[in-house]
Amino acid sequence: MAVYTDISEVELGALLKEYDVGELLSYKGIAEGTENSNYLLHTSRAAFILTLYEQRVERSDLPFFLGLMEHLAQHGVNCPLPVRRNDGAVVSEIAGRPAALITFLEGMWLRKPAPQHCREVGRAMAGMHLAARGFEPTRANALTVGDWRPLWEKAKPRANEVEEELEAEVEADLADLAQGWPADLPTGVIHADLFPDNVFFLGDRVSGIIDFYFACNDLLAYDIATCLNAWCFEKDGSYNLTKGTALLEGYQSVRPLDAAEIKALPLLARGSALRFMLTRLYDWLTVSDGALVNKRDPMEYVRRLRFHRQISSPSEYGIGLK
Ligand SMILES: Nc1ncnc2c1ncn2[C@@H]1O[C@H](COP(=O)(O)OP(=O)(O)O)[C@@H](O)[C@H]1O
Ligand SMILES: N[C@@H](CCOP(=O)(O)O)C(=O)O
Repeated sequence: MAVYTDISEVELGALLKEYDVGELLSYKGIAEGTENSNYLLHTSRAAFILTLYEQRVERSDLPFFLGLMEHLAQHGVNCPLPVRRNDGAVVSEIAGRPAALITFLEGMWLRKPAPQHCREVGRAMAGMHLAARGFEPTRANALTVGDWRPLWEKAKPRANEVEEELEAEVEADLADLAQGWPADLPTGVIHADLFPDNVFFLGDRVSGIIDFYFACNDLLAYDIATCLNAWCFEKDGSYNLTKGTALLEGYQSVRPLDAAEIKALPLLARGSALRFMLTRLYDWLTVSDGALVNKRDPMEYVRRLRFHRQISSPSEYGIGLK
């Protein structure tokens, strides 16, 4: 569930007086999501999402995330537009939490994406990368190569409870990635969590991208690597080359990759798999059931790591070297 903080009708009514959005007709908590509390609101004007930021989003990062959404929405990306208050601010406070009202996007996320959806998401991601050029604020990635070791040290003592020999496996990954991580690839603003649950579709078309709360400045190709992991593996852990090819073709139809980016893909995919494995492992081992985070299975990403370790060429992901 993802309603961690309850709000009353009285509190919400008072909050909405700070906005020019009409009268509150109804509201309900949304069960989906991981980190924040989300409410769906209907007013006499439209539908909105009210997000209450819980422990894992730094208040100081909100101007970056909300400013980015505003910039992208104004540059042709289908993403929520933060609604400004009557005093011009975008961040409010309710029930002791920072909060923002954002526009509601139509569409549904896909439980079983097919190759044509992977192509679409590749295209949408490249469009987002291009649209974010010109967004001036910056935010460093708080979960990149140098941050993995400290996270691992916290999870390591109990890692073998999840999988025998995991400790040794991850130590080898960390060493390889620290040594080989590319520094000179094209950078820009990336979404950094573009999983299927963050992309809405209407029919076969992307209707919206949500959840920009990991967005940051980093290697553009790292975002692609994250998508390959999140969209192109099957439930049994196998890589679907047709989906990977479609995703990479879709991306390149909007923003062609340069040779160095293509060459780096296997390492970036391995790094991205390690990043999600580590956050999942940490939560798996430390977060008690019923606490304020939805836990996800780290083993799904241990299996992806094993796949990436044995890759010898980017063509195995569905893209040829230039
Ligand atoms: N702008 C939006 N339009 C429609 N639904 C949304 C919007 N933002 C969030 N949601 C709904 O809320 C859920 C959780 O949102 P999300 O941002 O992914 O939360 P979290 O950051 O906690 O993972 C989504 O799966 C979706 O159902
Ligand atoms: N996508 C991450 C967890 C973050 O979840 P989200 O609901 O904020 O997208 C993972 O799968 O580990």
